[in-house]
Amino acid sequence: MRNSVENSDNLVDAHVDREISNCLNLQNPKSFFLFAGAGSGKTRSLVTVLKEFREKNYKQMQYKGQRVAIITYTNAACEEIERRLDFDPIFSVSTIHSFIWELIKDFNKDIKEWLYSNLKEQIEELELKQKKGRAGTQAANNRKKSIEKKYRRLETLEKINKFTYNPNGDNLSRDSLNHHEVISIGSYFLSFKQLMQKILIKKFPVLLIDESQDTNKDLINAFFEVENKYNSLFILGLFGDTMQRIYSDGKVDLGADLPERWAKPAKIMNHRCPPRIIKLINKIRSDIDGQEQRERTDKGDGFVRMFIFPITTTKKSAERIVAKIMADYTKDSKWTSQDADYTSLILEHHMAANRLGFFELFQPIYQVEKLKTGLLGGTLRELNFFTQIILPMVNAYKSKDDFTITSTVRKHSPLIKLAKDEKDQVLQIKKIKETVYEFLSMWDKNHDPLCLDVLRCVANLNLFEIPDSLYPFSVTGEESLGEKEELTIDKNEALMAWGECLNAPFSQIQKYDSYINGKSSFMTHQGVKGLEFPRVMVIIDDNESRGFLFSYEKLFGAKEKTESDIRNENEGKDTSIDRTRRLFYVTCSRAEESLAIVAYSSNPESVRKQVLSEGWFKESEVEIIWNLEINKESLFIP
Ligand SMILES: Nc1ncnc2c1ncn2[C@@H]1O[C@H](COP(=O)(O)OP(=O)(O)OP(=O)(O)O)[C@@H](O)[C@H]1O
Repeated sequence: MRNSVENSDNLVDAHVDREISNCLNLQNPKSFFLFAGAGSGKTRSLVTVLKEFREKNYKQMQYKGQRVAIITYTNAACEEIERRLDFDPIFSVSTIHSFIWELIKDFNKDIKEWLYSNLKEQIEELELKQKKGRAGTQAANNRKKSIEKKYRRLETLEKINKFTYNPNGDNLSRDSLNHHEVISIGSYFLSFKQLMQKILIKKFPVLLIDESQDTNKDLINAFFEVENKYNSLFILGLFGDTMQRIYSDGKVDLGADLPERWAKPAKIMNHRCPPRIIKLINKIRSDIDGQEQRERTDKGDGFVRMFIFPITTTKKSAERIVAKIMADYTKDSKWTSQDADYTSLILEHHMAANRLGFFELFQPIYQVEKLKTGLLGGTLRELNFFTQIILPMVNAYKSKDDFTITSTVRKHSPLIKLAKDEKDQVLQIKKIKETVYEFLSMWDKNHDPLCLDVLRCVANLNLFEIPDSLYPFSVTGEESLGEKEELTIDKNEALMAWGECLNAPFSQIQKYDSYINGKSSFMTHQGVKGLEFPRVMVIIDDNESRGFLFSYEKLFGAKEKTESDIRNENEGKDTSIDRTRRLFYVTCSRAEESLAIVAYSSNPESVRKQVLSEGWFKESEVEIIWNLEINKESLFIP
């Protein structure tokens, strides 16, 4: 009997899926807003109700050539939802940037008009500031450069007939739009162009947005406007959690003034986390909206521990010690065995680069704003030259996989093409093979050449085409100086960064590749939303994070609030402490079994006092580790 009561308790939110399914009725459409805490099954509901919708409406949608649009935050989340919806083409699953680009991309004339007036407006604003501001300052110089750049863009606009855009890249060409522009243009078209509104609702009578708390506010407002106008033909469904708003352009208080006609189902259960972790995240949330989640009846208690270190601690060793303590505490060897399986959440990508050992390769490029997206998305041609051509060959060479070497050369090498035109092809192929193995011998005897040497060797042997930006480094002597000078005259920061990055050892290419393809055990606090892992180590280190948007030291009471924090607080505005608290909620709520928080602080004692007084942890769960050596000995850690 008890079991059935318990099991039925786990179904306490089942009514929500039914409520949403009722909304997804093309004859009687109703928009809805499902906001609920972490792990409450929002994404699961999204998939469940869509499967039911497909059963009922497949024929009608197919007949009219219509699709359901689902927008979510990352490419990884898109793939997961697509997979769970059986890759059915009736569903169009995309990130917000791809979705908007698909909608606007054929409206070149309108895009050009928008850019004209937007650029002119920006120039006017900057010129006004320039007049008012002091001359000769850094800000004035920057404004001057920015004005010149915008004028240049205005001039080139005339010649562009077709705009381009890559949602996953850096969009550096003249005719390309940047990420911000795509969203702004989309919001504007949807708000003011009736044709765009009609195209949207005709193509997609249902639009569902996951993680909508972080969707750009102008765009959300535009969708609200369309919904308001066409609510008898169009369903807008929002899934999200205000406590998980971690990007600054999301709409604050999303859902506060929804029309009466919207459905607003609520969920109270957390299906992901065990009771101890739910208790922690309920506490973290209590000051914000007091929403409390209930636990499933069939979960073990779960584990939470916090470890505080002085900032001077050697981090790699500290984290190894923590993993060992967690393994003992939880009796779970996956925290520390050979095939350890826990996920470390770091604040900034370079923290992963540091820990995983690809810092020299990564850091110079990460500094260049226009290369950042490509670096993190794995779309930079220069790095792909190494990751997609050289690295597979080197790995194949090490594992004596001749087939992969041959097929890579066949696919990418200009030598093959040249050989085809030669009379004695057999001889030519033999020569190519010798060249390839001469190149690969760079890795003999466990040698780890610099990327620069690899590049030069490829160029010398004419083995593969060298990406344009790397060309000046691929040649030596006078030729390279001439080329470099030409390109660096206007302080080409990208080129300088490539020069620095090429000085990294080639082994860093493999490490970088694993990280950006999600094959390492490191993820960022922000990149982890929507995901879950059995064992989670949240690493907190404001010093290494460099950003000013978040401050764990303030959240944990190790640093005083600034005047502007206090002013914002008094005015009811979002402060860095609020933002950090939400980020902390997101990271802690990813854990399915056990959670370790590792904080490096300038004031460990204050942190301990604060987290205890907040009631987040019990005394026995918080530990300050002042000296790694003592712990190393007691834990037999080398
Ligand atoms: N009704 C349910 N019964 C059993 N398991 C569930 C149920 N709903 C969700 N889950 C499981 O709980 C976990 C969290 O679900 P999901 O990712 O959909 O939550 P979410 O609300 O989108 O989370 P978050 O906002 O934290 O990203 C998943 O492993 C999911 O399979």
